[in-house]
Amino acid sequence: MPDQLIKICGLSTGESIDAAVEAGATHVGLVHFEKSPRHVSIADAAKLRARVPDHVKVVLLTVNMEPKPTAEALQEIQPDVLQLHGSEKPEWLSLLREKSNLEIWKAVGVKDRASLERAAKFKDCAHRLLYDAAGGALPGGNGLALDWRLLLNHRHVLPWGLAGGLGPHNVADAIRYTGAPLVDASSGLESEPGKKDPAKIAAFCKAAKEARAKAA
Ligand SMILES: O=C(O)c1ccccc1N[C@@H]1O[C@H](COP(=O)(O)O)[C@@H](O)[C@H]1O
Repeated sequence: MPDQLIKICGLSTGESIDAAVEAGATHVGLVHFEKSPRHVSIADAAKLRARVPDHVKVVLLTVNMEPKPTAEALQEIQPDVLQLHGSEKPEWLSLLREKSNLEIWKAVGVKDRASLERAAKFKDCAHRLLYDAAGGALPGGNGLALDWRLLLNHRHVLPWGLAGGLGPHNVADAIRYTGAPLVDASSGLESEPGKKDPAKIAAFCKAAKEARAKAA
């Protein structure tokens, strides 16, 4: 069984990057979206990126960003993965995929079986689908969990990940229940919006790795 993939998202300080790396995260996420309490500027994201060791992948999260600023952000930050967390269209993903070596992840808000099925439209243009809860004040990072029952017996058309409302308290259940190969958490690992808690990051990674080991 492959190792559990763990993404810690919304990191905005060197200390929180170090905490995620130390805890065994496989992916660290940088949010470039001004409405988010986790927003980092392109210059700061590039500095944080430089701190991440090679064995950990850097995910840049954007929301409906226009092509020109996207190109500038990618050039400056050089992420490994681009996570599109808005209403981006398959055509845009295809273009990004054609023009770059990036791994492209598409976040999809899931509220019912139909919304899950509709994600199949990204089959040929995304490398991974990230299921998040639909709704909330922001396009993501709301701490809302989707109904995990929707994922049972779902035929996944792509590699996938589970996001939305995950934290140290429920990540083991999430892995046991859904078999998610990748888990992604942000607001559940904070002491206040935008401020990551290193102890919560460590507890989340430990619980996720132990759950995967038990499932093996
Ligand atoms: O974190 C944010 O502020 C954010 C803003 C806009 C789009 C997505 C955002 N975060 C991502 O949403 C999911 C779920 O987050 P949470 O664990 O429920 O807080 C995750 O991928 C975040 O990185």
